[in-house]
Amino acid sequence: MPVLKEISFATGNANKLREVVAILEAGHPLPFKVKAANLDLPELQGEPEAIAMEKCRMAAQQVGGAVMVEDTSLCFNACGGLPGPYIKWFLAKLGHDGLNRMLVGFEDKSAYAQCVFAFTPGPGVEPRVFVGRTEGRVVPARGGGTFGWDPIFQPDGFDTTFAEMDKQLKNTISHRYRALDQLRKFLMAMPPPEQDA
Ligand SMILES: O=c1nc[nH]c2c1ncn2[C@H]1C[C@H](O)[C@@H](COP(=O)(O)OP(=O)(O)OP(=O)(O)O)O1
Ligand SMILES: [Mg+2]
Repeated sequence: MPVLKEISFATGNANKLREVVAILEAGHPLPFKVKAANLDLPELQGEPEAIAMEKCRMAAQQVGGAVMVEDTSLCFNACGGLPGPYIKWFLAKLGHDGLNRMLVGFEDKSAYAQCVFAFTPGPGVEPRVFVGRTEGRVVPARGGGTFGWDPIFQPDGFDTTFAEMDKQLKNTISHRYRALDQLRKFLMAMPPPEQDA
């Protein structure tokens, strides 16, 4: 089996890619070269870990090599974790204001952002998953609306939303950073790539 040299990060979301690159460049590199693969992967349903694994299998088939993918959820505690992995559609249909209105009938505005990375060294190999979470709460939108639900998520311990926060700071406390950190630890334990002759 060829030794792993490169991993494709398969996503259709430019903001995710930007954050992953920034996290890796901020001194948290993966032990392998990461290459972007802009794939339009289907929005699967089910439990977040299962979604990430299936997404990873499909991406590996398309890329024909080692891939990592991630799937992001925003989970409202008052709603039993929903919208969860369906946040993409809830955000598209309801917007920031509608997401806040979902919680009007509940005292509890707490929520968590969850990112599940899945990695496989190639098609046919069972993906491994790595979960990162950041706890916080849903607030009326504040800050530039550059990335998804960032303006309505305020992480615990901060008085700014993700959108108001310095990007570098978000990348040290985010669900994405925490999941990627788990993946890094796993990859670090894999054999290093062979030197080119
Ligand atoms: O840190 C984040 N801050 C704010 N919003 C975010 C974040 N991370 C994902 N999001 C949004 C994008 C999408 O509306 C939904 C996740 O859906 P999700 O399927 O994982 O993303 P996607 O379809 O845009 O890209 P991909 O091609 O990697 O599946 O939450
Ligand atoms: Mg998606």
